Amino acid sequence: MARGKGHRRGGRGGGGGRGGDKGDDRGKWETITPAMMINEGFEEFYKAQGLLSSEEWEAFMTHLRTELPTTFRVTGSRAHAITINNLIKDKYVPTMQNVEWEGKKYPPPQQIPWYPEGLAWQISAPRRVVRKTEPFKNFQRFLVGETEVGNLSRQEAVSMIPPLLLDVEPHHLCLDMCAAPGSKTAQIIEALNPHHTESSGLLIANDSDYKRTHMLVHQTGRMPSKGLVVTNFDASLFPNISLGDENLQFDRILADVPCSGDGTMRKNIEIWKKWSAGDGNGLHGLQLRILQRAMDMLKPGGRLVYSTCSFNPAENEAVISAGLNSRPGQFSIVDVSDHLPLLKRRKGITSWKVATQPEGSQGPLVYHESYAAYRERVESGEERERDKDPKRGLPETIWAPENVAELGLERCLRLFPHDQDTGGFFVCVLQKSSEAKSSAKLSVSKATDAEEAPAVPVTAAAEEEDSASTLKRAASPSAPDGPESKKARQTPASSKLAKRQKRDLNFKEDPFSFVDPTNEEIVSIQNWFKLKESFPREHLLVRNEYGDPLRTIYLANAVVKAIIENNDYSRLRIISAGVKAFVRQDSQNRTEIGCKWRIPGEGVAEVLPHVGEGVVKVATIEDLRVLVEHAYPSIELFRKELRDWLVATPLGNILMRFEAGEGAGGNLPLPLVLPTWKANTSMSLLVDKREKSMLSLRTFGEDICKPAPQRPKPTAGDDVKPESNAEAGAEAGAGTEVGVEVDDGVVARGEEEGVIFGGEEAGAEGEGEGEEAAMNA
Ligand SMILES: C[S@@+](CC[C@H](N)C(=O)[O-])C[C@H]1O[C@@H](n2cnc3c(N)ncnc32)[C@H](O)[C@@H]1O
Repeated sequence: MARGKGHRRGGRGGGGGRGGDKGDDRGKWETITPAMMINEGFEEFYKAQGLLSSEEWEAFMTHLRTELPTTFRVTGSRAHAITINNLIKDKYVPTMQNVEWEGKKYPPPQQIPWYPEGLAWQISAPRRVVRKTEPFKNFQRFLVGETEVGNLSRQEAVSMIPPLLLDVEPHHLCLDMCAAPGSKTAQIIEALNPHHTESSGLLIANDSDYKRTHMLVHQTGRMPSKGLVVTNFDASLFPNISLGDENLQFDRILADVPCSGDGTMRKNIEIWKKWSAGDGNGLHGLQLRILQRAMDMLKPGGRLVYSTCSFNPAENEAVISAGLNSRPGQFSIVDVSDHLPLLKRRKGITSWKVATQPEGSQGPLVYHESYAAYRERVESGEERERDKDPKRGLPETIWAPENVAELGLERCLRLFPHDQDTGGFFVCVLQKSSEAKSSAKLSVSKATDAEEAPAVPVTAAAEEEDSASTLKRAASPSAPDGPESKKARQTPASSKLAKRQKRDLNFKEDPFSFVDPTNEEIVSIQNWFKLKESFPREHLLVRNEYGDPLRTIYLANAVVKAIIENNDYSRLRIISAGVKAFVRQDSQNRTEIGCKWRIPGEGVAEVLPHVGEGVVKVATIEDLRVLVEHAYPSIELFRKELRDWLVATPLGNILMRFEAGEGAGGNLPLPLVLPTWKANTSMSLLVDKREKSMLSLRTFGEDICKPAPQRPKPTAGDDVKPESNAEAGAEAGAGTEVGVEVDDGVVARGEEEGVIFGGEEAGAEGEGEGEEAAMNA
């Protein structure tokens, strides 16, 4: 476990960089010398495995010693992704046709041929060329901006494969066992909800590293879903989840396990220095336990994808063999040779060598023909002393089993760097027989219990609203002493279960409870947005025990609701659930506000289908231009028709729909729905600064956003105070950086019948200021 979690290689264990993670060494490429990319043990070990012919060996090593091309994916709902993709194809690629640097020509970015719909790209020009040449530099600015707002995701090409082979359908119940930082999680969410319409499916994104679960929350905020739950568990001990009468079983599970990461040497240069044969051996046990746990939680007929970015058979075929043999007759390896036909892949192997380096990573490799031969050496003192304890030495499952030829290992996928200029990867798709016995009927008391799990580091206190909620409750209109709260207090989701399930007292996140739909705050939301009968008002969730809508209200789908109601949140170590649907925007004192709640950008797609007639104000591209150009545009600046309407409209959150078309020097390829805030004399976009700039670039071809006017410091007696971290308006989010580990500064995008939704939640900086200014304006 220890190595799996905090593995220091910069590979796939923990904080290291790969597959869209940001901790890679590529920025340092210019300072890397050939001498830094030598590891004799590595070469000897992999030559001995016979993975490649001697003719290919040089090409393999040369690629490993060459900077990895930058690759990225266009994310989000399909129609929106296609719009962004066309922008890359039609606007940027033509400008990069003949780029030359130091006498050498470099090709423009190219679509990765095997990726569906051409939505993934590769930039082969090295980073220094990108930095130094104007056309690439310009494109790089676009990439950085669109990545920040969540329209693009930098991800290693081979890392995009596992979710594609998982074959997710919108109704599936899915588990991503080792999910952080979340690049594959985002792909699964997209597959669950390709058009951002109703999704009944579920994705539990789990990681054992507490801090990294917060990265996950941030990443997934860019692709919000009411069917998403983030948990913090050792995947090998992932608990059974009760749905009341039966335990949850998954249709799809991704086990993208912690590994030695030697397939990422092209970007994690450190691995060259530290690689040892022991790395893979040391991870085999944890990888196998994670796989076995996945096997047991999968529905009969379900599909499971196991992946690593390691070449090492100890982490790959050996784990698969041991998993299959531990559940005889229940699983088979799926032949996916007809999927992604343009992807060059090699077959899995059926014989491999097991080696140790008893004298450390620089010492000679020792090969062991069999487990028995290895144990003999251990007993004679020639291996590590600690291996004498069979529990600490190598497990027998690292060696190929006797029935290796019958397991279908050749149906595994091995990806090599020299085949299509990528990193190295291993993928195996497993299918559970529909005749396999189901374990869904297990009772909760028999479930793998939280107490059995090894301690998971809990380093940060709860971040969400309730650190402040105890104080606020006293002033809240639905404080626990009111009749409403009493009712809620009697039935919080967690206390109903307290008797049956033990709480994990080490878990410091806030509890969940569902809000009584007759709560006056919910009624006010319902009235303002004219929510239709179809709106699932029973699925509104808050992060306190009392069902009090204090600052943020989340929306969950039916299966997420069932999970929360039937399991103690601390036992499942739930970090987040559902999507932010409403955020309190007001000061208690502002009586003229029509509704104190607004829909944050990430909630727009989920709430929009349920808002009543007249709630969405149809506007034009001219109106959009005014909103983009000015931070708090005066109502006077808008067209007469809109101006008159605004004057007659109370203060509050207004959803604006801008129709597709050309005008005002811009072009909107798809209709766009954005949240705005109507103040006394102005109306502003509730969109992060960065997102606004990117929207401006996309729509008007340039950044027309003017800086916000300096606001005088509030003086005593001002009636508007920022209420919370999560609430802010146009200015909030300034300075948000790619990949910052905050649950803020995220953007939501969606599409329903070709509509794009956009908007922005507050950023980490300047919180509350924009809102306050907007409200005062
Ligand atoms: C290879 S990375 C996952 C990358 C991720 N799937 C993605 O595509 O962005 C492995 C992850 O496993 C996590 N991890 C390590 N040991 C684990 C365990 N026992 N249970 C669950 N997660 C674990 C690490 O914190 C790390 O985030």
